[in-house]
Amino acid sequence: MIDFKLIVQSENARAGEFHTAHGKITTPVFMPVGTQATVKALTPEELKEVGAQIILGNTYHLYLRPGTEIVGRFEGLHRFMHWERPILTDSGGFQVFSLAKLRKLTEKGYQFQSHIDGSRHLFTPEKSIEVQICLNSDIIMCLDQCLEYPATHEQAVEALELTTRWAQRCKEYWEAETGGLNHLFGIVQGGMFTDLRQRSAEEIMGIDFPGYAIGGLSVGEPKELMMEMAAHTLPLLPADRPRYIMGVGTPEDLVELVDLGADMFDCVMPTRNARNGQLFTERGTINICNARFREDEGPVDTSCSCYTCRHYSRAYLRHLYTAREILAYRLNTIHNVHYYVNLVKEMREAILAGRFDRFKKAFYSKRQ
Ligand SMILES: CN(C)CCSCc1cc(N)cc2c(=O)[nH]c(N)nc12
Ligand SMILES: [Zn+2]
Repeated sequence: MIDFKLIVQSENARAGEFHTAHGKITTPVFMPVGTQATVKALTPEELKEVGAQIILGNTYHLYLRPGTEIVGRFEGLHRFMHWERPILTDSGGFQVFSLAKLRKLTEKGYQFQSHIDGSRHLFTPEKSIEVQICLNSDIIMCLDQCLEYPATHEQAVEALELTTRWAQRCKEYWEAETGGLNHLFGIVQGGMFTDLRQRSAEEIMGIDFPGYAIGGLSVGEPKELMMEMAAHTLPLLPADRPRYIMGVGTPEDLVELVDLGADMFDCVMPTRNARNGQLFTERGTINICNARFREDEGPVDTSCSCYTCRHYSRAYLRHLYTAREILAYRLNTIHNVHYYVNLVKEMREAILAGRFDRFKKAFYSKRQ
């Protein structure tokens, strides 16, 4: 079972820690996304340098390419990609719907054609867990049905009921196959309906998991709806288990959700926006290609201690980006991932020091 330790709780914001087969995780934690066994543009050494504790991999992508046979040769992702710290893998359902062609959802699982070569596959709850075990990931996710937005109450009921039946199947297969070597997290669905969020949380908790994720958010809904669903669902989850909000969010989202009691986050924004030239700073985001940075000798962010901010000017980063130089993507990504990892580290320190409210006020006061 998981040894999640709540170290302090101020209001709803919490600082905690727990162990995995590849090391300790302190929370709140931000998990950079490494879908195809790489956090795009960074080496594992650079990821460690920016303070990444745990990264995300993706079952759907890795199952299709390079496949479990090859990753299995390396006894899993860690040796394959030279990352010795913890890895969390998503179960693949979300990606089937966002990437695969001709996909069909049945009671058995997801039928789909690979977006790479058109080959046909059936992804069952058991298959998803089997692949995640083969990837040797430290935190694995149940196969769920992530509902698109908007959806009717009836559609949300069907999706949460299927998600619950699949969660039961995932847990039975996981218990039979691993006996708890890694942590299996359940995923709460329920669309944008508080009554269904309550029901899904109760059903998933009734199966009992080492940790719980809130899924079905950041799927195109208005921000206030996302926050309302999170605010309703977070307090329902057990205080002694990690709480993971999937696929979220902006820096402001992370501050609000930590304040509501969330512990774990993953989001493609720091890595994806870096490749689009959008950089995060304590005063908000900047687009490095903007002409106003043409002669700017200062760093991206004067308060940032990352490698990029210690050695390069905005003028140089703008030059690299407009010239589409490969180094632009690397230096931008180092800064953005450092920004996100550092933001949650500062929140943890503020919570431990009993000054999270002051941290939150200062966070907003710096942003125009
Ligand atoms: C690799 N990342 C881009 C994605 C990792 S998290 C993916 C992800 C994102 C969102 N928003 C909702 C859900 C959800 O409801 N269920 C699952 N299984 N995954 C989800
Ligand atoms: Zn920086």
